[in-house]
Amino acid sequence: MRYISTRGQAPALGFEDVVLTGLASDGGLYVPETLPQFSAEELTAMAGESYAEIAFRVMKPFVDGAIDDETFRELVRETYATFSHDAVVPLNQLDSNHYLLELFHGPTLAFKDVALQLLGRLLDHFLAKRGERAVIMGATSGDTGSAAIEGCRACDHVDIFILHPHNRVSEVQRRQMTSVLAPNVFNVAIEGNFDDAQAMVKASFADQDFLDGTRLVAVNSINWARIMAQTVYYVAAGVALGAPARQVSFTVPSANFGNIFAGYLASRMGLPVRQLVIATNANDILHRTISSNDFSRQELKATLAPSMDIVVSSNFERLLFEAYGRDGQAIRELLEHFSREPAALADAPLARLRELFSSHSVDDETILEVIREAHQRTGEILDPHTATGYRAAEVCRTDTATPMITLATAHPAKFAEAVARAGFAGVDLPPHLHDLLEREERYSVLPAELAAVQDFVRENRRG
Ligand SMILES: Cc1ncc(COP(=O)(O)O)c(C=O)c1O
Ligand SMILES: N[C@@H](CCOP(=O)(O)O)C(=O)O
Repeated sequence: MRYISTRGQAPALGFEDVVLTGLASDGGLYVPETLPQFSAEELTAMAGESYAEIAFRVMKPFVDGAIDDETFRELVRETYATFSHDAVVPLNQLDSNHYLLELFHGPTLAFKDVALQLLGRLLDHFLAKRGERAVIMGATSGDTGSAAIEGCRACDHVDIFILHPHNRVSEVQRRQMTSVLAPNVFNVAIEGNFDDAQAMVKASFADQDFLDGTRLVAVNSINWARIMAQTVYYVAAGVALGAPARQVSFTVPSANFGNIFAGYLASRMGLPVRQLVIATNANDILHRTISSNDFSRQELKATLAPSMDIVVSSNFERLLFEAYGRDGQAIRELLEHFSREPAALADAPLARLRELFSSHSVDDETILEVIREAHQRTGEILDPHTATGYRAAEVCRTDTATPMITLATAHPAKFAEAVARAGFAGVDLPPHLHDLLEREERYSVLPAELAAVQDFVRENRRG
């Protein structure tokens, strides 16, 4: 399996190299040159298998021998043994045909653990084999950061630098990152927003001279391995509800678009998906693009679903690449236009996207209303991100005969302030985090300036 860039100008890479990198050298994102196809028999055979076994089977074609089967199977088994639920990502039936896919049973209580527990192990495996060290730089609006730190804190071969927007993540999110005092973990609170942090990480990939030759690796969903691992739970949930004999639909709280793009890939690999619903908070660029072809930036708004406070959505580029028939030049031109002024998609690609995708945007007031309403109807307390999905699923669903699976992307205790505003104070953190609010914290506050961040990384990295 080779991986090619969405901008068509960077060299193709194999799996090991694609995991050990970030952006492609032409500024694009890596995608597989061809997608594996799962036959109806293969999908049917996955139903009833453990999550780890489904994960092994779905990811094996992407790994393509870069790790021998026995070792990879063991890495995957270890990865999902860190989850607190036996089913890893249990399906919770809300009503006759609407399900929540609970993705928050990993160590840091958000869907990011599914991929980042694996990525940490893959990085250690490949770096140990090469006898190399690496620097990781990641940007977070709150959840990727803690999941990446948790996934890499024990990695012998990496130093990890996570940039979060100062005072714009929840207290639990911040403490989950800043209370990890391992010598290879560095938290930086940026005086800016997530987009500023992500732009600095991307700029660092574009010009790595500041690291004097040390390898720079991404943990954000620009790293292909993140998408690969997220594809698994779409397949697992689909086959559990009767695919491939029947279709399934998914609604995904979305921002950087890595999660729902993984669902799109699952559909391209043979899972019969009827609808993919994009749920956004008030930062609604994805919704505006799909619903009214308005691909333009607006000022970032701070919302009750802060992990989705993102304007420039990295992985949308991967979807555009597919919608434009894998034409790297068209993607370069479109994104160059978008970086300067409001843009629009061409008619044919937009029509292709609308065959599968629909979208809805949910403001803060509605998030609170949905948390209350869902609790009354189902007994569940949703986190504010999942609440956007719950409402979007109801609004966008085209038929009730197809099971609708809404992705529950975080545990409500991570967003205690928002959940309390909806009337549910005191949602408990799980036992392993019971003393989180008393733990010592360590982080540095820096201006949103590339040179300041790069100096910090250069001065603190250990190898
Ligand atoms: C809890 C939560 N829900 C939803 C999202 C959106 O996911 P994505 O960025 O993959 O679209 C994020 C982070 O991005 C998140 O942390
Ligand atoms: N919501 C994310 C933002 C980064 O997204 P990623 O999937 O590209 O890592 C976060 O919690 O940090």
